[in-house]
Amino acid sequence: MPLKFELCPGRMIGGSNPCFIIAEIGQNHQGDIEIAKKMIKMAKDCGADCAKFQKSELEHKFNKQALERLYTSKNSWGRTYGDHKRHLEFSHEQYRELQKYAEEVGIFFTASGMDEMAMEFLDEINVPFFKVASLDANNFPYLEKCAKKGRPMVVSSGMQSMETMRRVYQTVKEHNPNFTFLQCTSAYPLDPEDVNLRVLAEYQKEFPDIPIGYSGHETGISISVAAVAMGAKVVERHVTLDKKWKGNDHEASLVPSELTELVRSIRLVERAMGTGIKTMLPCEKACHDKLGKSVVAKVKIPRGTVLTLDMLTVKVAEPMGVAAEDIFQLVGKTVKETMEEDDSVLPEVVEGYCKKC
Ligand SMILES: CC(=O)N[C@H](C=O)[C@@H](O)[C@H](O)[C@H](O)COP(=O)(O)O
Ligand SMILES: C=C(OP(=O)(O)O)C(=O)O
Repeated sequence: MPLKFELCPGRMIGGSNPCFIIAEIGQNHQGDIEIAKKMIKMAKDCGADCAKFQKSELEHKFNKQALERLYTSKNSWGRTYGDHKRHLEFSHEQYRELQKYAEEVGIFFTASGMDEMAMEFLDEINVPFFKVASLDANNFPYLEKCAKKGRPMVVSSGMQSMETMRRVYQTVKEHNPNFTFLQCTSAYPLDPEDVNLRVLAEYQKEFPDIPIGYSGHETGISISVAAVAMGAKVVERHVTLDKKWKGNDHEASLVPSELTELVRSIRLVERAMGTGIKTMLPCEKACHDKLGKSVVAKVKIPRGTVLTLDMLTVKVAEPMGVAAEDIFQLVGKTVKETMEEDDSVLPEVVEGYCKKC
């Protein structure tokens, strides 16, 4: 079954399609719609495929006590966690405005629905795909409802186990073939030792019929680029306009110059991935002509001699003789012409030498 699918209208992911790069604006907009728009434009200018937000209906995402607890962190926008989150939450109307703006700018727009009601709203405004945030990856009623909507899904897997992800796979697959799993570790910023890129390979083994991707919370771009070399077909990274701004995610976010470099590096690595077929390529001919080694006479070899290995050696030779890898095939064959020491051993002077035998 398909290892690729259409994630957004006209944009396939998986297989040999370019990695889909999601600029996660999340809540780095500081609750300011003008900053949010600047960030959408920035994502587009830097070459990302998609600008993503986080939509919550707070009373559905959190219980009362969670909203009422004091939030005294330096990242807090309010006295309680609820006040903090309300400050950062855009209204439905604002979401529509942002969606329209993204369309004008020419970048795909979506959000993670952080609870069922938010997901229903995103369905209503017709986002191209659902992002399931890590915190909902073990929320099976949510996953089932989400999958039944029929939109493609990008499911992140921070804080989860392989056992849970197997269940997620079964649950989603039953209703929806078009989904991808992102390897993710939910720590901000994430230490390299906790990234666990090898999970990408494990996911691909466990779930061979879906594309695999990576959602990173580390600093810098190298690890995300490495994820692409390991087969990530979707990469998501938080973005910011200033890493010093107030908020939990800025430090692990990319500024515009880093996002630009991430996109450039991913595209470069994609070009470098190749077919996996090992053969001498046309671009290597010049090097081979100049420095490829071939068989040379180690001593003078009179005409009619039956070759032994100690008569032969391997050098960069002019003209190029029998290919170095064929030296053992010459043993036991008779030479038709006398060769001086250091002469190239040419195929035509060896009786019965043939390249393919
Ligand atoms: C797990 C998860 O949802 N993580 C999200 C995505 O990566 C984050 O953006 C959180 O919303 C953010 O770190 C929360 O910060 P605070 O608690 O200060 O609002
Ligand atoms: C939390 C989110 O993402 P991730 O789990 O990939 O970090 C999100 O998309 O809101």
